[in-house]
Amino acid sequence: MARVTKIIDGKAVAKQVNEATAKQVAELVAQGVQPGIAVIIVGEDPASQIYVRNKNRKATKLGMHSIVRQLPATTTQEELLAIIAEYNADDQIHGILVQSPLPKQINEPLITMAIDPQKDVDGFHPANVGKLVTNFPGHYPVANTPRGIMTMLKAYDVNPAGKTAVVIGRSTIVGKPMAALLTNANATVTVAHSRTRHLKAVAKTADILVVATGITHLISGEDIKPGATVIDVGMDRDENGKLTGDVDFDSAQGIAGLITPVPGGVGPMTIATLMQTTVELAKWSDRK
Ligand SMILES: Nc1nc2c(c(=O)[nH]1)N[C@@H](CN(C=O)c1ccc(C(=O)N[C@@H](CCC(=O)O)C(=O)O)cc1)CN2
Repeated sequence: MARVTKIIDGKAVAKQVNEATAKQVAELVAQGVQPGIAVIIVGEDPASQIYVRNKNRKATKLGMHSIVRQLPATTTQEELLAIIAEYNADDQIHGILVQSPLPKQINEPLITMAIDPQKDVDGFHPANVGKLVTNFPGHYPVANTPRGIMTMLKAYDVNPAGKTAVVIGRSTIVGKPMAALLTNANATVTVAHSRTRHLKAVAKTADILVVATGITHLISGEDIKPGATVIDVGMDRDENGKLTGDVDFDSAQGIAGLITPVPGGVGPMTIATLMQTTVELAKWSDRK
């Protein structure tokens, strides 16, 4: 009998996360603390403009203080550093995010390093990445896309413990923190990338397969282990300009056990988790 592939509804899980966040915001506001987020965007990249607008709308809707700082594409490293210093010192701001990608004249790692680790709502600062990788006890922010994926796995009763996980992609935003989170959750994790030999055979060993490469339909049904959970982080455009993923969703049907769609899978979770992290930073802040 053919397997029925269940679709992971990222929008529905994001809605639950947002409802919980709204309650926490209300509680904090009643205590005199309004969680605040500052999003800095450099340049006019159309996709980034949409993501930043959506972050601002969501933060405002959930009752947070939200600032968007739009800067010209010609902004210098020094100008951007000065703006980050401003928000580092602003007690109304608990989370600072610099939208990626940045123009070429900006040194992205230096910008990440300039954000106060306690306000690093993206979880990209080496101090926070180090804590994640060492599974350090206590509170610290973790990159929102992989953290959102862990929330989705839990919502669908997928426990990584003892499972074989393959993460394709080794970016700071997704691949590396994803591998750390899965390792911390006791999965056996392989990180594959563009130089991995026999990539598709490696993918087929996965009980949990996370694909974050930006290569349209890199993975198809024949590369998926029957019954596997497939998480598609891709946000690609097909030949007709339609949004699609790194996984060929149609050919995965009847093979994967669970799969995230694009759109409506990982994407909505990224923003919901960002809001969740902002509230946590406000709670943990010693400068309430
Ligand atoms: N500083 C950061 N920059 C970037 C991050 C990040 O986490 N921190 N992630 C991505 C972009 N991103 C958020 O910033 C993001 C991308 C996509 C979505 C989303 O909801 N996608 C929808 C589809 C949207 C569409 O139709 O185009 C979906 O998948 O359903 C949210 C956030 C890079 N930069």
